[in-house]
Amino acid sequence: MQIFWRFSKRYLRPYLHWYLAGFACIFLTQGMAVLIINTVKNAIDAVTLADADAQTVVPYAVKIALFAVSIIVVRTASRLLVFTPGRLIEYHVRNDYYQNLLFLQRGFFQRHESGDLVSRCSNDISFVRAAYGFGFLQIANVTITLTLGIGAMFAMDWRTTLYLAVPMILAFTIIQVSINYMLVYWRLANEQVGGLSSLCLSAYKGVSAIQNYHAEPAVLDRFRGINADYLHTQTVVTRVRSFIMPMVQLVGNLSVFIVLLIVAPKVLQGDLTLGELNAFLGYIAMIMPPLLSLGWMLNTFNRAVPAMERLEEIITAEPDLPKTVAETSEKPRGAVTISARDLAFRFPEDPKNPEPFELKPVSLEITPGKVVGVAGPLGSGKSVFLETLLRLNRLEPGRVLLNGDDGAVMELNRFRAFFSFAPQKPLLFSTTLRENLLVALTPEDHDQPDVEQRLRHALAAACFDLDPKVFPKGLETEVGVKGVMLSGGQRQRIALARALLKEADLYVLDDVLSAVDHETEKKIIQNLRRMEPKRSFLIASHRISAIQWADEILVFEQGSVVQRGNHAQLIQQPGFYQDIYQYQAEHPDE
Ligand SMILES: Nc1ncnc2c1ncn2[C@@H]1O[C@H](COP(=O)(O)OP(=O)(O)OP(=O)(O)O)[C@@H](O)[C@H]1O
Repeated sequence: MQIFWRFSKRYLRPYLHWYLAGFACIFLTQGMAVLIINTVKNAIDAVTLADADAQTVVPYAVKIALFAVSIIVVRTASRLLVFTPGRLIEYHVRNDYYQNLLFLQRGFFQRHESGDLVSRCSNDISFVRAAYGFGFLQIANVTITLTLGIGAMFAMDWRTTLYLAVPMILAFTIIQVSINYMLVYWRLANEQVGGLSSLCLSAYKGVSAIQNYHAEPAVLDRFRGINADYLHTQTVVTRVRSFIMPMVQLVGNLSVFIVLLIVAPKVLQGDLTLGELNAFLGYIAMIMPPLLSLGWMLNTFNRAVPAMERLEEIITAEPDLPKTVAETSEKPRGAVTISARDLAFRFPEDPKNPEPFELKPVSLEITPGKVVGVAGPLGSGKSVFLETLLRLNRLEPGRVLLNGDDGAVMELNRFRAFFSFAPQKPLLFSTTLRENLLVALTPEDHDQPDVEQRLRHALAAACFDLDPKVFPKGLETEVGVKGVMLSGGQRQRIALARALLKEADLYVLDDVLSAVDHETEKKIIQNLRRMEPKRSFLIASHRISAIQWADEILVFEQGSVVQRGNHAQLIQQPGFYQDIYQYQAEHPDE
């Protein structure tokens, strides 16, 4: 329950006055419902008197009509006043959830399935909204209605009211037991839906692998298995639900039966009036629905509590490093020297990976305009080195200095403003070419008159030809889901153009030319060298041609720098660089 208080303290507090006003309206609504029952009672008692005529009931009828119309107003107001903050809380929770996700480091996403993160943002948030909207409305409704209804019955005849407690407790018990039973199946159903979603997601991501290996029957079998289990679970839930409603109706009728059995003789004896008998029936009709909804209401909170725990885990997850919530990122200060001092990193150990990869200490000085190349065999740690320098992995204090300032303790936005990164596997958004490029610019830059020219320059530097025959819509061309409508080389060049578009002190390019042909690669390298003002680059590549122009080249093997120097020096030294250079010189087309 502590989670409920923490959540409420954070999100409900600003709306407390909405809820109080809403509860007041519920009080008025149920108060008027009691008054209507009371008026009907008085009307019946009045018409049973000897001097009654057709006019006797008119003032009562007018009174009832006035109450009925007023109830429309206050009931509507009560729902608006309680449901609206429920929606507003949902809005804030979703924003906080998404904002924190954007600041979390890679390790976090490796620990959480994407399907699970999506389900928290949709399913779990809707449970929280239900608790703060419907749940709170019901708490107030049940409490007020039961207090007023039972109180009024008690005032009329406390003994009969005590008899009525029997069916009421019976109704509540039936519902509670059924809900507890269903809760097990609801949880199971949630897990099964999660399993089905994960299978759908993996089929979506890996449909070509499934088709290549003719794995459809096996995948289909698994899906059908879980789907059949889900059907069974839902069938049980449906059966229990179908049983509850008639049972509850029976209990309602039992209450009427008890009233008639006990109150009718009292009417005959003159201890109670006919109006009072009718009022009893009215109060039963009034309190039965909220009483029966008590179980559902408790269930709303039962479902919201674990949902809150799952949401809180993300909302309060600390990034590996201090995060920033600055609205705009600071511009780099220009002429920045970026130094790595014994930069090292080790992936966290876990049972599946007891000996994780380790990047051994690397030191490097990148002065303005310097070009650094990174070479090494597959899996030697080139990307891990770049990503650690970029603080995508945990960065220890004092390991990356920006003009002497410690990058590890700097606000993340400010730190990231020094760098522009084109990763090995570029991600394109499922939108237009223009939107994909504009991501690299600040919102203020989007409205500058030279924005079009900047986009075209970046595309030209990356040798991306916006040929109207291929792209009749130019920059407005939709690239499809994650850029699927572009070739691998085109995707890489869009990602490169995007990286070049950003104003940064160091451009970090991780094997971004692997899918372009040699001629294009040569042109791109020439473009990079000619860029004005002169830029600093850190380029990892399997191709010597992409890094041989660098001022300094680091050669990695098994996480360590085993050779360093410029191209002329390295081709003289026996080792990986010389071998790969000779191989690529002999096989220029590979
Ligand atoms: N998220 C991760 N968790 C654990 N280990 C990882 C993770 N990412 C990479 N590694 C390990 O780090 C090693 C180095 O990977 P890295 O991507 O840096 O190699 P690389 O030199 O860039 O290779 P390539 O040339 O194939 O891109 C890999 O062999 C892998 O075992």
